[in-house]
Amino acid sequence: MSRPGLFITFEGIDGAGKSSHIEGLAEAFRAQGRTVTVTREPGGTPLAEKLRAMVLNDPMDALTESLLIFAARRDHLCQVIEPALARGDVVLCDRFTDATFAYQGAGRGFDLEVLSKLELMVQTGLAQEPGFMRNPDLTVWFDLAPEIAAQRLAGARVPDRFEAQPVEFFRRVAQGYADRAATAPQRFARLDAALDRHRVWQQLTSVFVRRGWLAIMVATQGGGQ
Ligand SMILES: Nc1ncnc2c1ncn2[C@@H]1O[C@H](COP(=O)(O)OP(=O)(O)OP(=O)(O)O)[C@@H](O)[C@H]1O
Ligand SMILES: Cc1cn([C@H]2C[C@H](O)[C@@H](COP(=O)(O)O)O2)c(=O)[nH]c1=O
Repeated sequence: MSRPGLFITFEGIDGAGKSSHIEGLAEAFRAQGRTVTVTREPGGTPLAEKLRAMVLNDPMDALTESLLIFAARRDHLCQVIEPALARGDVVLCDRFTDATFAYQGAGRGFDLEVLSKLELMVQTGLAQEPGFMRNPDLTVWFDLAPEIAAQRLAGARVPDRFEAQPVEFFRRVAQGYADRAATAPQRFARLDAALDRHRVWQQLTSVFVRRGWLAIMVATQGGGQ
């Protein structure tokens, strides 16, 4: 019997620890017989990856940034996410629209009403029922103080346009995530991302076990700090 697709997104400020766990979670789902599509935003298709390179590297204003991100999202939804969900895959997506509200909205101060209109336009007209708006089934929010994230990222890689922002920008982004989570508390699962990797992994897997999406607590991931 085929199982319905699951759309799971991962959010948090830069350096919160999302990427450290997504592949482990994909393996846990595969071990239980699921087909998994691992993807990311901005990106996930050849066109969206080109837009990602622009957004992360080229100077632009907040409207241009938002339009490019939503254009990339539309292509990603049409080419990757919707087909994968229609096949019954588990889709694990590193960031989605909550990031736009947190970074462009709260971080850059861009108009939230405009973002809501773009969200509606880009995330409808994709699936069978008219008016259906694609949203994640679950959003895992890695909540971490910006000061700790900055310490973790210090010297780790060449910063892009976002990673180069000051800590005050990330305070606003973190607040943006908190505001967004408050509007959809059933969809969001908050993790305390300040804990060591093993404890973050335990919190993460228990979210999926509680929902009945993973059958057992899966063994350890990563090797601590
Ligand atoms: N629980 C943890 N404790 C300490 N360090 C961690 C923890 N989780 C991840 N790290 C380290 O912090 C850095 C950022 O982690 P990671 O790349 O997973 O974050 P991210 O949320 O995916 O960031 P970004 O969105 O900017 O790519 C990495 O160097 C990683 O090894
Ligand atoms: C989806 C999305 C992303 N961003 C920003 C957030 C990050 O700084 C980068 C992506 O880098 P990552 O290492 O892959 O996390 O893009 C954004 O500003 N708005 C968005 O909608």
